[in-house]
Amino acid sequence: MKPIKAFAPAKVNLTLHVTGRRDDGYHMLDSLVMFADVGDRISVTQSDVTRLKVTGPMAAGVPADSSNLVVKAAELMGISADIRLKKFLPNAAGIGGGSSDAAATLRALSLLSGQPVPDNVLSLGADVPVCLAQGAARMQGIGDRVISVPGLPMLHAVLVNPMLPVPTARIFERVENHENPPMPRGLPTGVTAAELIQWLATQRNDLQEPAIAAEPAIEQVFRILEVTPGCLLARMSGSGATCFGLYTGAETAASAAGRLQETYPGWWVAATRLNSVS
Ligand SMILES: C[C@@](CO)(OP(=O)(O)O)[C@H](O)COP(=O)(O)OP(=O)(O)OC[C@H]1O[C@@H](n2ccc(N)nc2=O)[C@H](O)[C@@H]1O
Ligand SMILES: Nc1ncnc2c1ncn2[C@@H]1O[C@H](COP(=O)(O)OP(=O)(O)O)[C@@H](O)[C@H]1O
Repeated sequence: MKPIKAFAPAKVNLTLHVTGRRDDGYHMLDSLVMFADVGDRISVTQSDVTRLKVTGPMAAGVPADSSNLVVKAAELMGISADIRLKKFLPNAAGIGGGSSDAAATLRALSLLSGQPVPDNVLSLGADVPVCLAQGAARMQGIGDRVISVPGLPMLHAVLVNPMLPVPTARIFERVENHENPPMPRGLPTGVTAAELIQWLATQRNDLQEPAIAAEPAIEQVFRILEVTPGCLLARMSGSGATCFGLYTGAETAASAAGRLQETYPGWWVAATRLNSVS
């Protein structure tokens, strides 16, 4: 039988406002999310038992057992499958690699079986609902409320990770101020890329400060990125350590990525487009 293939793009939190904390410890968020054109690749084939093979340049450190979110996604759908996962995204990096893999697996298994994607995907992780949406979206609640944001321009970005895995829970634990303002009710749609970036500069990632306190190397990445020619805004994505730079165009982004990779060969660097639709 022919395998069903799916792409699992990197998720980028252009903003990430922490607006509260629930009694169970989970944080309330307000985040504008877009997806990159770099990501992991999944393929699934029907099988009597679930098997997983993880390959690719970023496979090191990714579990290949039942703790992998792609296996959990198959379990959630009650389907056994032979799953191949090719990792191109660094893991524990704030760009939702595992969540995006899970969402891609759910989509692929739905195509394979004809079964709909289940409603309760939040049990796989707070980032899975937004990764299922895949287009530009506003994510609220603990990640369970996803509102599609049409009309955003495509953005040229560079993603940089110093190959320092950062466990998400560790960063949320360090947040001192839980009651921060959300983004404005209306987001700027129908604007140019430069106008969107200007607006983004007035917003925040409330996890950036606690992440830098936990891993000071993140500040170094951020400072290096923000002074590259053509960079209009630099910020951390998710709980880190990946930082993104937004650029004036494809050429400045590609040139910054090339220079950074040359200067820091141990870092993961990717020039990419953030797309408003999948
Ligand atoms: C911070 C974000 C922003 O998009 O991204 P990443 O940095 O993981 O990419 C997400 O909210 C992460 O989503 P995800 O990585 O799926 O989180 P989960 O596995 O559900 O939770 C990991 C841990 O993070 C904390 N957590 C997560 C989400 C949330 N709204 N509040 C929290 O406090 C909890 O301590 C939880 O045990
Ligand atoms: N398919 C997967 N890819 C990467 N990590 C995974 C996967 N499934 C489970 N994990 C586990 O999830 C943790 C968080 O990984 P990831 O989703 O890449 O990071 P983040 O939540 O920071 O975006 C990893 O440390 C790893 O142990």
